[in-house]
Amino acid sequence: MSKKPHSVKVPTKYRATAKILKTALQQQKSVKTLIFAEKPARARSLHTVLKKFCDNRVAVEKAIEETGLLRDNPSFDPSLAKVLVTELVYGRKELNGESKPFQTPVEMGKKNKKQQVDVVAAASDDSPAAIDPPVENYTQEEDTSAEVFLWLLAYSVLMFTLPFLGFYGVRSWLQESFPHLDLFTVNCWSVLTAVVVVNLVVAMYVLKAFREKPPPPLEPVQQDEEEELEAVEPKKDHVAEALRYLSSEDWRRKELPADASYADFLTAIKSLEEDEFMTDLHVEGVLIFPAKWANYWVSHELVRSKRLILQNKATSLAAELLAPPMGATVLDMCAAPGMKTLHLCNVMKNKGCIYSVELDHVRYETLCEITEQAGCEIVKPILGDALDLTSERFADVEYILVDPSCSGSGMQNRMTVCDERKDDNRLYRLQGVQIKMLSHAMSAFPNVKRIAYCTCSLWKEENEQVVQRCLQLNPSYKLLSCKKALRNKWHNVGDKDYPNIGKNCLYCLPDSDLTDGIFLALFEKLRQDEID
Ligand SMILES: C[S@@+](CC[C@H](N)C(=O)[O-])C[C@H]1O[C@@H](n2cnc3c(N)ncnc32)[C@H](O)[C@@H]1O
Repeated sequence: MSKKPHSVKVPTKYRATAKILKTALQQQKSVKTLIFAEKPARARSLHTVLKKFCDNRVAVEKAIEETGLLRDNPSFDPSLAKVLVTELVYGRKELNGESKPFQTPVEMGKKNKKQQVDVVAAASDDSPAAIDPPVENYTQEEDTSAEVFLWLLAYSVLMFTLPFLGFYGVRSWLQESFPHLDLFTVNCWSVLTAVVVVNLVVAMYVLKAFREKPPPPLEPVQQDEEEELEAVEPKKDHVAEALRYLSSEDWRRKELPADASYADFLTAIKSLEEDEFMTDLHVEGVLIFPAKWANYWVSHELVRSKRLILQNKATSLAAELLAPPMGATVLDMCAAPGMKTLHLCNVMKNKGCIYSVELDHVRYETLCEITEQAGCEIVKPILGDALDLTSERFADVEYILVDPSCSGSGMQNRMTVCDERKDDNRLYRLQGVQIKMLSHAMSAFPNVKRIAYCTCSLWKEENEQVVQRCLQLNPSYKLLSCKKALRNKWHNVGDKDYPNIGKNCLYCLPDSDLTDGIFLALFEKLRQDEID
């Protein structure tokens, strides 16, 4: 026997979300604090709907009231109703299931479809707390009809003017080409041709414009979220905006005294409470969260929409050390997927030019997508081999980032780090390519000022040895001290067995720096008097 619809249970996810909402509303507790008490995997799914409810609370409650959802179904749990209506209007926009609580708002929604949209729109106007988008985001019907009207207007204007012009054009052409035709025939042909051709052209343009028009955003965009945590906008106050957003989500900022050492900073990170975050000691705009929230941020809407960029702190040090000023011309020789390009763009406040080169076709597509989504206007992606770039085409390059393919032995997500079995043959091959790449950067472009070289490897073969060889091959460059560039607030440098090299290079080590394992070296072109 099949189950009666009302005996089918609502999925756990919605029941758990409704329970949190109920507690938050009854006990006046912060939704976020309650979510923190949940396991991270569950917290993520709870957060999405609850966040949408918090953002659109007035509209959701008004929709429930005006559709009579609770009045007509007195046994309906009000918190569950809020959660389900939020999902239906602002979330997945569907509730697939046979349980009664699912069916009820869906049926109500069908009955009141137009009304529901109006209610949402009206509510977003008068709520000072809600940071809803303009009404147009929801009222797609109005939006479309206004556009149709404008297009028709343009169409009518064109239909009156173009045939006249077309008529005279075609008539003079006919008269010149077929002088034996009488005036009546010429006029008839001219009218017909002009009207048909103009009709066709205008209709094609109108169709094309409609086809190309992107669908309006379905998700509300909050004002507070428009800046990224790691913003690529040239605005000065992007970090302040991000901090305001985090505060609205009940995150607490842990601050350090101005004279805090690097050791103090690391100790503070290790003792971060679960709802605390910190600003980074070295890189402006980088915010640090407890590792347990990694999965939470990965699926966060701000991260998915690239308004907030998630990256390991070590990754952002390369652009920070290279430090191209606003307006500079930069070459990122091995760019995909584009994380360092994004940070370069951030350092340059989206002003200047970044040539981002990638050899692999698929990875190049990712690079284009990521940089476009993040709003990096100054990036010029190039599909090709960086070793083929010539001084003629790239004479204007002043700063270069070289982040070539490497063994990846420093990546945290590997089960082993340096006790990974060493594959000498592979390292030898990689070293050859790395030396070629860095040497090309040092020799092919006449106006280069600084070059940053980095790998996510902890093997000397890919690091100190590459630096040593390239300095021998290119004596017009010197190494700068990475540690000094970080105001000496750093611990791990390169191997001292490489004189004048090790101490100037920098390692980020997972155990002591709490980052991925990364190697960095910074080169500067010698001035003429230094060469002499
Ligand atoms: C370590 S990854 C770069 C990561 C990137 N910088 C980032 O931060 O997202 C190295 C990249 O260099 C690309 N690559 C390797 N050889 C190349 C070449 N000769 N020219 C251009 N790109 C190359 C690889 O396909 C790979 O995507």
